[in-house]
Amino acid sequence: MAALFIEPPLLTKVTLCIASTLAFFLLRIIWLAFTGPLVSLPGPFISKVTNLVLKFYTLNGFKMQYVHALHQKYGPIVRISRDEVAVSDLQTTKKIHQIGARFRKTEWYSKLNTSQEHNIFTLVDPKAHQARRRLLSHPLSEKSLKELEPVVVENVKLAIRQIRKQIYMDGYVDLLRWFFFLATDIIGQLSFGESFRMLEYGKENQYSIDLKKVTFYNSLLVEIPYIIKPLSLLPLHFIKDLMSVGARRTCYAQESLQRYREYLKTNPDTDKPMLLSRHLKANGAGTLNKAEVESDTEAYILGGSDTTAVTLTYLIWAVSRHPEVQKRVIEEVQELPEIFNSDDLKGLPYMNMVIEETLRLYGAAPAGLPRAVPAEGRTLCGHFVPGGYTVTAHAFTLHRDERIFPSPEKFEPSRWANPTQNMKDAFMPFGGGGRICLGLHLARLELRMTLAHFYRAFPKGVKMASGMSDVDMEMENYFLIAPKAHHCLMTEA
Ligand code: HEM
Repeated sequence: MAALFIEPPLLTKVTLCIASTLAFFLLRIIWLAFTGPLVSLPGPFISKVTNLVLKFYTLNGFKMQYVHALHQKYGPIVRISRDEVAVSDLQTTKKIHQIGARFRKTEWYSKLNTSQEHNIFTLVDPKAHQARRRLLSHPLSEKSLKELEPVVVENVKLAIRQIRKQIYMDGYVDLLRWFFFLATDIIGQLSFGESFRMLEYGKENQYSIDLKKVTFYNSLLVEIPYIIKPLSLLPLHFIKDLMSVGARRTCYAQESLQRYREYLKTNPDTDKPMLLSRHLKANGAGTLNKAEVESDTEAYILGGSDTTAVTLTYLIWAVSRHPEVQKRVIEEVQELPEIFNSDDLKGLPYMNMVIEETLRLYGAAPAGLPRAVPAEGRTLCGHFVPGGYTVTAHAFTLHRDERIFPSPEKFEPSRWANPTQNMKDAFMPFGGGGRICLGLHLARLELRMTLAHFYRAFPKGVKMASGMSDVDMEMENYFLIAPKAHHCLMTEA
């Protein structure tokens, strides 16, 4: 009788094992695809079963374009992964980003923090954020900008001199590089009390080299920590660098702020324009502690460098591609008095329309701003989404809604001559509600000032240098956008 039980050969055992594993995964896919509260949402089948496809696009710098394509196929609400929903319709976006909306930032932001304390950007708790924002707002308000204006003007003038010199010497200039120097020197000076002096020396320092890596490195750390963290145990240069960038930046902030504190001891009445001077001078109730100051200066540098540099670069490039627009801007800025200030620039109608149109199509942060649906859930675009799920509205898609912006892909500054209410409501290059960009007035000042000085220095305008093409300016997207060639080579027209 014992002979009746025949031991299956090894090959059969392996086959059985593979078949049962496959059956398990198949059942899991079926289970995931047909159950759960988001099951009825429009979207590709793959979003129901895995987050991996979204991660793939995120890590390759195409998340924004992927989501945009999904909206075009599936409509204003799309399930883009197991637990994330994207919306593109104006009313829903307003609902999420208006003041007092209870859609708080998701834990995704907390994971970006590399300092001891959370900063204004990474704070998720609404009460803690509100309190911090109250402490930080004043020096960046439109009213206080007058005090910062000399720093902006001085740096803009230096940048334009260097750009002219470079064109004279080499025949072309990389605008992205110089605008990065410009924006980073300005925000460095306003945050640390001393400039990085990249404009002056014409080269980067370790801090700015690190700064350029931050958005990509953050994507890796946030999207695939389970791969990056174990790899950090291996002696791989790239991973070591990735893991140490945050610490190096914090160390730089600590040292710079310490130098400023020393300087304050001998110059207690200094009127250097500084964004956090109140908190550096007094360390007591109603001010930020040392770690918070360090962390917020880092947020300022990160928030105020690439964002402004990229927007400025796209601005000049887009204008150069439209000779009639370039001609009108040049005519307008040529009429400014010899010495002009920010108030004069606010009064230039066409230049300001050009800025709005650039922010619509090429604002530096048009990707989704993830928010958590409030605990009791919400009906979004006619679909109930339970509390805790992530919902993102992409300015990239909203700014290209043809019902709001006819011929949306066209760079058409004059559409802003008489904007409709929907255009104003849909325009969110600086985010919205209680989390709207804290530096937006400073950013606008930098954009106006640079544009005015730039076109006064180049009265014939500029054009793309040979070897440069529009393809180089296609957008890559790691939270912020950047030209995929990582340069923008221009020359005098
Ligand atoms: C054209 C330039 C800029 C663009 C397009 C831009 C865009 C944005 C956007 C879209 C947000 C919202 C992010 C979110 O909700 O997740 C934001 C937040 C922020 N930005 Fe900007 N920004 C620019 C310049 C600046 C500058 C110059 C500073 C310098 C201080 C700055 C500092 C900040 C800070 C601190 C926050 C966080 C605000 C908060 O959560 O309360 N930004 N920015």
